[in-house]
Amino acid sequence: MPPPPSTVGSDDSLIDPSTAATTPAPSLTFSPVLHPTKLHDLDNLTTPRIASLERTRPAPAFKVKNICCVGAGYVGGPTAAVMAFQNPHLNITVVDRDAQRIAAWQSKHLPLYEPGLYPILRVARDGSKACTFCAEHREEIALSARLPNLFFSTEVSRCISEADIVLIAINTPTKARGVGAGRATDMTAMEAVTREIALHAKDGAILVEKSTVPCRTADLVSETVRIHRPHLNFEVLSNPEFLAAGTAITNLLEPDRVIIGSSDTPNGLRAANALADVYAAWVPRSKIVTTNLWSSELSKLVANSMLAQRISSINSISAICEKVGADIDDVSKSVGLDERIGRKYLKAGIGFGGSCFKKDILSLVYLAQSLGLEEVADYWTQVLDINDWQRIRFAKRIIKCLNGTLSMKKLTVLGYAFKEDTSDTRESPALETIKQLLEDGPSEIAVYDPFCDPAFIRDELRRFLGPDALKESGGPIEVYADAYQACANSHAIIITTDCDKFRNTPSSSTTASKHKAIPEDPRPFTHISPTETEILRLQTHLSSTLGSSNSLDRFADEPACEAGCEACVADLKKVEIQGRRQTETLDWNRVAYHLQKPKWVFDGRGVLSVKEMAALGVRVEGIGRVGWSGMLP
Ligand SMILES: NC(=O)C1=CN([C@@H]2O[C@H](COP(=O)(O)OP(=O)(O)OC[C@H]3O[C@@H](n4cnc5c(N)ncnc54)[C@H](O)[C@@H]3O)[C@@H](O)[C@H]2O)C=CC1
Ligand SMILES: O=C(O)[C@H]1O[C@H](OP(=O)(O)OP(=O)(O)OC[C@H]2O[C@@H](n3ccc(=O)[nH]c3=O)[C@H](O)[C@@H]2O)[C@H](O)[C@@H](O)[C@@H]1O
Repeated sequence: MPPPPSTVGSDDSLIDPSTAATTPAPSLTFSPVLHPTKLHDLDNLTTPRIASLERTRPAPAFKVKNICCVGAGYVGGPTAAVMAFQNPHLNITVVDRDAQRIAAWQSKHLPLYEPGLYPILRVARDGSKACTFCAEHREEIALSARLPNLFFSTEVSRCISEADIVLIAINTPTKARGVGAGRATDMTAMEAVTREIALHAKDGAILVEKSTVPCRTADLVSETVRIHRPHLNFEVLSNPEFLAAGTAITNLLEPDRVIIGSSDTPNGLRAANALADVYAAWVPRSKIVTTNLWSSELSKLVANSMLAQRISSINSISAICEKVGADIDDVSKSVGLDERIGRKYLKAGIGFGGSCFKKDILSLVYLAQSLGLEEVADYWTQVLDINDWQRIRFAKRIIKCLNGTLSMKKLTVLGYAFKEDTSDTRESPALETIKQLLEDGPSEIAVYDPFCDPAFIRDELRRFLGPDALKESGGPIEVYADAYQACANSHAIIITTDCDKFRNTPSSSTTASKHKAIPEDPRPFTHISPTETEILRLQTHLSSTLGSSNSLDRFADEPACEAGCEACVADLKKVEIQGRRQTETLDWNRVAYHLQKPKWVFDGRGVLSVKEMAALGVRVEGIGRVGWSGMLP
């Protein structure tokens, strides 16, 4: 393949990279840092290639010993932990420039909450002790001890220089300024990491995009490396991540598919095989799918856009339900029972939040606009418009029910994270709802979330709404650690997350699949030596029945904290409250008793039975069904 033309010294090199367009410009020049599509690329673009690796010709093995994951965030940390857990023979180091985050990963106090992550991390990061357990009919299986093979470090360049595979899992937010602001992807972090890799990666290293990136970012990576180290041999792969917050570990352990995009050259396929081998330690080969680079990059944007599109579709129908007397849950169920449609992502609510749906749709919109495909851009923009409209419509309904004024009223927002089972608050629909309600001047907005630290919520509210937003500085917002205190004397409760704690109905089957039931005992095992996944399942099964997280007595010692560690003290408190928080559902009888009359609950996530609440004297106004507001003038 001829080397691509360099932009160094050309006019393009004068563009400030942080504000450079990150997707194709209308002139049909492609690539994030931007070169026209080259003729020799057309093969890659036009030849469809999608294959299970079972069917591709085996390429000579690529020896992988060390993996470096750049980015210790929601994707990098859990992904590296699962990879290391499933591949005890590999050393995986997660690096980040954020020293605080790395220190947290090295400690007992992880920087994020993700169900099922800790037992995996304990084995991979801390190593494990030899242990024995009963397989079947009293037959004992002995497990040998494991050495630690998951490490966390701030020495970014050193760890990159030792890696056979470098995973790039850094943040790729929407650009805030310059060309394409508000739509295009901000490639600043991606560019910085790529330069670091270009300067330090060893010859033959495989560079993997795990971050969600604009289509043709692999060109940026390849060209940056070539510019800095023209004689280096390397391959760039696209391997987008599909995990969802709150179910990350289940998604990683049992992915629907692993997509690996590579160039169609022997070296590209060889690199794809090497990465596939890492996944094959626990993912069936039939689920590991290879494509060309651009298909892989684009698939990620399309997957998120289509999931979000389903949510906007059902939310648009919820508005019709409210007018004609249909019930949105009945409609979702009836529609979703058609196997061609499927039941997931059809739960109506106050719209989607989270760090990715919006930014990835915006990135797709920008791509379409850059390609001159205005109709395509408009189509996907509508998904975002409906999402905003749904939230605004809900807030207006609250105000209408409360006689058109919030003045002198206390409102309670239950749920601050962007969804259930997570402490992730990025693009939280609750925050947007709070912003809108604030405009009507309530006396108090009480906020409670069972998964978020109140101090963290306070910090965020200060950051987004200004220093005077909180009660402590004269504002109307108060954050509570206790749900009952948050609800006491409230004029209206507003449910913003689909959290089990807030339910008086069974968990929905139309949202993302939840795996909360006690896992089945995996015994008898399929093979004489159980896999790490089977051992983990057994451990989780026994832990839920015996009540001890270390049910196989396998964990080695945790990293010790210094005496008086503030996080330990805070954690002790949290465990106490959290234990209660997660297991106990809200006693709605108790909540209702302390509400102001008329007692209102605005159920933005469809978690309450209207009938049961009516028996408690509470009016429930829910999305997608006729409520009290329908009867108001
Ligand atoms: N959060 C999620 O559930 C999912 C996210 N993604 C994608 O994965 C990517 C990462 O997302 P998150 O993990 O949520 O982001 P994050 O913000 O939690 O983590 C990114 C990390 O990268 C680090 N970083 C940035 N620049 C760096 C540099 N130059 N050197 C070293 N470290 C650097 C940051 O300090 C941060 O800790 C994004 O592209 C996102 O779209 C994909 C699937 C799921
Ligand atoms: O790229 C990403 O970051 C990830 O984005 C989403 O995952 P996530 O945003 O973590 O969470 P989801 O469970 O998809 O929920 C997103 C939002 O949609 C809302 N939602 C979800 C499902 C539904 O039926 N209705 C609904 O309103 C949730 O409440 C939440 O606010 C995708 O599900 C992941 O596959 C993807 O990897």
